Amino acid sequence: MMLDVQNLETWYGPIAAMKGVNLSVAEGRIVAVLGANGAGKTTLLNTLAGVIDPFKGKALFQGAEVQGLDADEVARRGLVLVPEGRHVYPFLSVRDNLMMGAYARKDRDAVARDIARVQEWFPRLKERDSQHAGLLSGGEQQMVAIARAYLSAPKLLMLDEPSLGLSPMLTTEIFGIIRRIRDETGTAVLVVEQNAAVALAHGDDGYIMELGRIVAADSCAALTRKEDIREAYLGGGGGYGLSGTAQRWKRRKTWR
Ligand SMILES: Nc1ncnc2c1ncn2[C@@H]1O[C@H](COP(=O)(O)OP(=O)(O)OP(=O)(O)O)[C@@H](O)[C@H]1O
Repeated sequence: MMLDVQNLETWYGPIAAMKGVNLSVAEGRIVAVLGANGAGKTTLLNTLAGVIDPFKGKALFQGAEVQGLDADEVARRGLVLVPEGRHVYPFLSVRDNLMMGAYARKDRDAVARDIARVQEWFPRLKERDSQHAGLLSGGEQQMVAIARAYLSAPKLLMLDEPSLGLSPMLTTEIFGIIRRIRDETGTAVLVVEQNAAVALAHGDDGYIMELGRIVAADSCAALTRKEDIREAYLGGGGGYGLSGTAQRWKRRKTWR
């Protein structure tokens, strides 16, 4: 297993935001974690990325424990987070934003190759290469954030709500590119999403998180077939558009 999370638990003061989480990501897989607002998805990624220290439990990345390490060290080992909300350096050009991702790398030839790669995945970023990133649209800024993370040479890319605030078309485009990154480079992906339809459609394996706990785990295809999951997260008929939030009142504690 590339990432093996065992009984991970994170508290904010007196509040346990994540309890007894077990989860794994195999080489080259796209793993989706779904759940409504406040389920603990961001807490999970921030804990894995070294932004928050867990109270207990383990996170083994390529066989070594990474829980509690500094965020810099975790990223250096190849576990790289694209945080929620698109964080670009608004007054730097698109190119300089990308180069910020690669600042710690010594393999300059490979960096040049990776710049060419991300420009192929995101042609819009190539067109806007010399523009200030702050002038880009929300979707384009999300692309910069993902591309910058790729420039730091991740082995496992963690994405927090890439669809946030994006149109359905752009969301589909971004997920298509996430798959392409995986297909062409073998990078594994752990993606947290409220948009269950798109995440289940593009992911390989899926977890459902509620109130800080994992309540279901299966292949995305199998999760999509489960009637109660379709009802709560996919708007009944497996349709598109209804988020987990919209269906939250239907939330249940256990899943068949
Ligand atoms: N810094 C904090 N201090 C105290 N409580 C927090 C803090 N951050 C998050 N929480 C609480 O922890 C729980 C999990 O939050 P988290 O942000 O991980 O959920 P989420 O699933 O990512 O939700 P969203 O989709 O809204 O981002 C929530 O009850 C939230 O209110």
